[in-house]
Amino acid sequence: MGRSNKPTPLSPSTTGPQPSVHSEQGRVVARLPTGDSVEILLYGATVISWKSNGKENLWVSKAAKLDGSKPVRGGVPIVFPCFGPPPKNHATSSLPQHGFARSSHWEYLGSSSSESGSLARGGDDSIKLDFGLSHAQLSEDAKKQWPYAFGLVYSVTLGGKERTLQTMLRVSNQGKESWEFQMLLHSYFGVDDITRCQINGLGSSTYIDKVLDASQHTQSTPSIAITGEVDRVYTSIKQDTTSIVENGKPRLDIQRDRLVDSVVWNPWIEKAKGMSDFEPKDGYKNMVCVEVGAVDGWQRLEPGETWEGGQIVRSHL
Ligand SMILES: O=P(O)(O)OC[C@H]1O[C@@H](O)[C@H](O)[C@@H](O)[C@@H]1O
Repeated sequence: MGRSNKPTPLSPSTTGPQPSVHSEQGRVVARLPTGDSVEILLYGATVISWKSNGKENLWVSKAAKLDGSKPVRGGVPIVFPCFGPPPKNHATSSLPQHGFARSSHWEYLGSSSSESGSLARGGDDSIKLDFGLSHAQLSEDAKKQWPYAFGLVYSVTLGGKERTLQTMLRVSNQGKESWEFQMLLHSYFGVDDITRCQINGLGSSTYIDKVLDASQHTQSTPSIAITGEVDRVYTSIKQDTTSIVENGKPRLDIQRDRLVDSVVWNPWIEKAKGMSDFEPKDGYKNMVCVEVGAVDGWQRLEPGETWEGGQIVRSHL
């Protein structure tokens, strides 16, 4: 006997063109009726393109490896379960810099789209893509280096009305012992000219300056100009949004969701020269990394516990 309260299948909206999703050759591409799009590589679940209004918001090196042989130099690589070189005498100490998430093959779990109707009628079409990674999917090396039962679900939502990209990471402990992790969404944002940009929203925060022997400082000015190599880890930030402003106009607003740390990174001339996958060599002029995360100390998860954090980025392109 059929259930009388059986849910009816979601019917496609009759208001016009619908968001589309296309998945092939290790990539998933989603497109909204506005033309805005997002492209994710299953390798690392790395967002490698996010277009608003026909223009690219992210920076990807021309020499980036997209064949799974190396983490992608650009886009939004996921840093997990350790940030930077792991400390000695920690459970992550055998892992490579920034952990294994950015160099693992993730599974595409599917998509869901909003039901709020077309943009023309005031709705906000959006499409969410989910990706998963668990211990069983890791390489044999990574399994040995970090032998914990974990589950990651990474949700990438492309929003039409506000021209947003939301990227959220859910971490769960599926094992019988507790473990610790750090995470960071290592976004490389594209700009026309870094010398005309300011980074706002970090005023009064304390940061570790990796360029100055990891010394601690307080951000005394409300805006940061990038005029040389920058590698700073801002912690316990009070403002929830960091903005990239170019030529005095807002370009991107990066809103943290349940995260209070952010790294600001630009390798500038010498460091860019030293990276074989960084091209063109003067590409540092066209990018800045603003990376939201939980990297100050460690997040501990007990068996059965789940943690979530991420960002909503709004493009003004
Ligand atoms: O070259 P990788 O491993 O992708 O790291 C790039 C940069 O990532 C940043 O998050 C770090 O703060 C930098 O110190 C590091 O150089």
